[in-house]
Amino acid sequence: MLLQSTLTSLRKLPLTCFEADSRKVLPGSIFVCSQGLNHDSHHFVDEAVARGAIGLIATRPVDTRLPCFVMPGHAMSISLISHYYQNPQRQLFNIGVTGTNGKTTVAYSLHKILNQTSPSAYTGTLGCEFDGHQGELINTTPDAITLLNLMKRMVDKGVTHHVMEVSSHALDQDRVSCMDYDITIFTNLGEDHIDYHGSRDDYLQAKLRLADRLKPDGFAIINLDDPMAMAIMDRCQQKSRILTYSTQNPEASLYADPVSASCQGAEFQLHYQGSAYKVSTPLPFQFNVENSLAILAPLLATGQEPEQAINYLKYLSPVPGRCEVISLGNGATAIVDYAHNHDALSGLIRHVRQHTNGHVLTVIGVTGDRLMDAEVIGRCCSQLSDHSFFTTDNPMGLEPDTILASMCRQAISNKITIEANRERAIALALSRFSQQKHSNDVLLVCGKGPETWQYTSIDKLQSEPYAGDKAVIETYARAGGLLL
Ligand SMILES: CC(=O)N[C@H]1[C@@H](OP(=O)(O)OP(=O)(O)OC[C@H]2O[C@@H](n3ccc(=O)[nH]c3=O)[C@H](O)[C@@H]2O)O[C@H](CO)[C@@H](O)[C@@H]1O[C@H](C)C(=O)N[C@@H](C)C(=O)N[C@H](CCC(=O)O)C(=O)O
Ligand SMILES: Nc1ncnc2c1ncn2[C@@H]1O[C@H](COP(=O)(O)OP(=O)(O)OP(=O)(O)O)[C@@H](O)[C@H]1O
Repeated sequence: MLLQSTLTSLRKLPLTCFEADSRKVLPGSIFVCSQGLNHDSHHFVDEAVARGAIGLIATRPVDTRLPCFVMPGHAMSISLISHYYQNPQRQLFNIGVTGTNGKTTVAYSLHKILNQTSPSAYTGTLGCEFDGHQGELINTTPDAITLLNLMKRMVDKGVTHHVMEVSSHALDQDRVSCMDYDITIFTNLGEDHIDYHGSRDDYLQAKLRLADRLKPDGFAIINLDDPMAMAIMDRCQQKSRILTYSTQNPEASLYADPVSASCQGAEFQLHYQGSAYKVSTPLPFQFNVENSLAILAPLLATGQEPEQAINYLKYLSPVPGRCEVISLGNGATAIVDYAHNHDALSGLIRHVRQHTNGHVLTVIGVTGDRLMDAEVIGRCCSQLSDHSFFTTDNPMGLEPDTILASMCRQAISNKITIEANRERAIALALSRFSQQKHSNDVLLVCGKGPETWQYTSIDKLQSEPYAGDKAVIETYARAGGLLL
């Protein structure tokens, strides 16, 4: 009743969209108030009104001259908005990808493949992409209201498929409560975000919530090599169809063996439904074989011919800032990568080591919201690399020196150089290459991927521009005669 009568009233307003953040309200928006972890946005109504809001949705009466629709809880507000937009999520084929590492690689690649035959959208760490347009997002997984606004636009633009990354924070904060997924993909569970979730088990519990959002006839795609595989299968069992993938277990629905992987890409034999297929992909290193299986699985599950799916993988374009390889003139290589947690960094450095007899240099910073991880990351990089350059990566309100001091605490002191300015840190690392002939050396520039900003505040609304790791590498490599 309440929902219906509010919908009728809302439809009489000339509203343009719904907005959860008073600082982003545009004229014509309806401002949706809620209680967050730090703020109660019912207190930000004045700002929303000043910015041109034409109405409010709140969970308690708010003193204003604008129409205010009071809902019994935030979940009901989300449901109202979903109904207003005629449930855009139900008009899309939704694929949700979760896991500690690999979400962006899998989700973005899948989007690029699907987009070749059906209009597809991507939301995740790289922002939002559909209908030839790209937009930035504050979060990997947007809040429910932003998500509904985006999906409404997708549907209006004729998009049929939507591949999205689903973070553990989003699952914990009910950002995807409006979603029902046709396919869910679980890549892996590593050591991450314990600062937020409190324990590894709570982190796992958050990830498992994605299984609850899978449609009864949906497909759950699960990495059988990951210790969380059984827990996910248990959570899915009652209702869904399960496809597993593995590089170790021939019992998996998709099994890759043997595998050869390097900086240039990977090749493997895919075993699927009793047949074997030769697969090659430009995605480098062993962990991208796992990602390749996670990309192939939904294609096969939805009836794509194996030969066609494999062909898509072969011609995949690089994922921005994920293992992007830049060949330098003296035989050395620079790699721009997004690895920023212990598992991804140690995995990446070890994989690079397997494929070079040269030196491995690493440029790395730790973001202000991960200060707890700084010591471990500093130690790991200094132990595994020949030399590391500790620098700045999104200080988010902390003094870069505070973060750098933490990074140094357990690092091997004669194997690190500290340079807070990221551009100078990269230039310093590259200067080692240009001083002498260092064939086969590899420079890893980690943690920022394609980002062209440094967040200076925790709310991510304040940032300083940054040229971007790839551009900085190219500029200094060119100046040092390492690139034409
Ligand atoms: C710790 C955390 O997850 N915080 C998220 C959370 O913020 P919060 O609950 O503290 O929000 P709040 O400050 O209390 O504000 C409550 C409400 O008031 C609004 N507000 C707030 C201030 C104001 O001036 N005006 C205003 O209207 C806010 O928009 C919000 O709707 O809810 C917000 C809205 O959904 C998120 O944007 C915010 O993400 C912050 C920016 C963030 O950095 N989160 C990270 C930890 C995160 O979520 N990361 C994952 C990816 C992790 C990974 O895999 O690497 C992600 O999905 O992005
Ligand atoms: N399957 C994987 N297993 C381990 N490491 C991986 C895997 N896939 C990618 N990585 C490493 O982790 C980095 C981040 O990858 P990607 O951006 O795809 O993951 P993500 O889950 O989206 O990360 P984030 O949540 O931090 O954005 C890569 O740049 C690579 O070094």
